Amino acid sequence: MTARILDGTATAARIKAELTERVVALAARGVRPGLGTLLVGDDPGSRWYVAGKHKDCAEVGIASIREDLPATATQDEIEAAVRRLNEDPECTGFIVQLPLPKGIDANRVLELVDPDKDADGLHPTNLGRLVLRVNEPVTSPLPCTPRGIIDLLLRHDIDLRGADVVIVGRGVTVGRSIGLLLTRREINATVTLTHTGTEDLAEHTRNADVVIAAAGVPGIITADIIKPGAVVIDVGVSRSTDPETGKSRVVGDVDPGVREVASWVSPNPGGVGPMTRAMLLSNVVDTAERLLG
Ligand SMILES: Nc1nc2c(c(=O)[nH]1)N[C@@H](CN(C=O)c1ccc(C(=O)N[C@@H](CCC(=O)O)C(=O)O)cc1)CN2
Repeated sequence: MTARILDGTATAARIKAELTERVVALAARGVRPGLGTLLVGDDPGSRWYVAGKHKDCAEVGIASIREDLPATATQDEIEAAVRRLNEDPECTGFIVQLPLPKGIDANRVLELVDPDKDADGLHPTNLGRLVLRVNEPVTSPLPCTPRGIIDLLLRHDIDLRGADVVIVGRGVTVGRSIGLLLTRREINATVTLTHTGTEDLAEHTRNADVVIAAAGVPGIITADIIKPGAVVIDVGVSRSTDPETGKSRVVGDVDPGVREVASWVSPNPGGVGPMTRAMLLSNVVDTAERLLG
C-alpha cells in the first residue's frame, strides 16, 4: 500500500479563498478584522513565522498590526505591549510569538492577553471553556494546530467517529489540547495520550486508527509500529542540515517508510504547518464575525 497525501498546502489555499469571501462580507458590514503579532527578539525562525502570518493576512484582506521588541525587552515592556494590543480597536485578535526569550515568564504574558482577542486559542480561559463545555457549541477561539489537524482530516472525508486516536507528545499547543477537541460529541474519537513516560509506545500505536505524532523526535514513528491502513499525522518539527545544499530543513517525527503501510499521511513540511497558519486566520475572522453578533 502507498499512502495518500493529506496536502496541507492545497487545503490551506482553499480555506484562505473561503476566508477572503468572509472578509469581503464583513467589510460590507463595516468591519475589518485585524491580526496583531508580538515578536520579541531576533530569532530567525520566529521572524520568518511572524512575516508569514502578515503575508497570509494581506492575502485574505485582514489588517496587520505589529509590535516588535528587541531581545533585551523586559517583562514589563513585553506586558505593556500586550496591553496596547488588548486596547487597540484595529486589532481584533493577536498572538504572542513563542518561544519568548529566556528569563521571561511566558505564562504571565499569555495570561494578560484579553481572552476575546486570543487568536491562538491558548489562553487559560479559552482552554478552560473547552474543558467545561462538552455538550454545548464552543464559541471561543480554538487552538490553531489541533483545529488545523481535525479540519485537514474532515476535509479529506476521514471519519473520526469511534476512531482510536493515539497522540504522541503532551505539549500544550498540540498533544494536550487536541484531545479536548477529538473527544467532543460531534467528533466522538477515543483518545490515548502517550508521552516520554509511556512504557511501550508501539503497543499503543499498533492498535491505532489514527496516530498524531507531536513528539519532536525525528523518525520516532516507524512502519513497524503502525497498523496497516492507519492515518498518520506528522506534527513534529526538528531541524537538520541538508548534506547536499548545506541549508537547514524540517525533519518530522514520521519515518518515510510509514507511507508503505498507512492509508493517509500528512507530509512535513506541507501538512500541518500551513493548516496551523490557515486556522490562525480563521480564528481572527470568526472573532470579527462574533463581534457583529
Ligand atoms: N504563538 C505561537 N507561537 C508558535 C506557534 C503557534 O502556533 N503560536 N507555532 C510554532 C511556529 N509557527 C507559528 O507560529 C509555525 C510553524 C511552522 C509553520 C509552517 O507552515 N511550516 C512549514 C515548514 C516551514 C519550514 O520549512 O521551515 C510547513 O510545515 O510546511 C507555520 C507556523 C512555534 N511558535
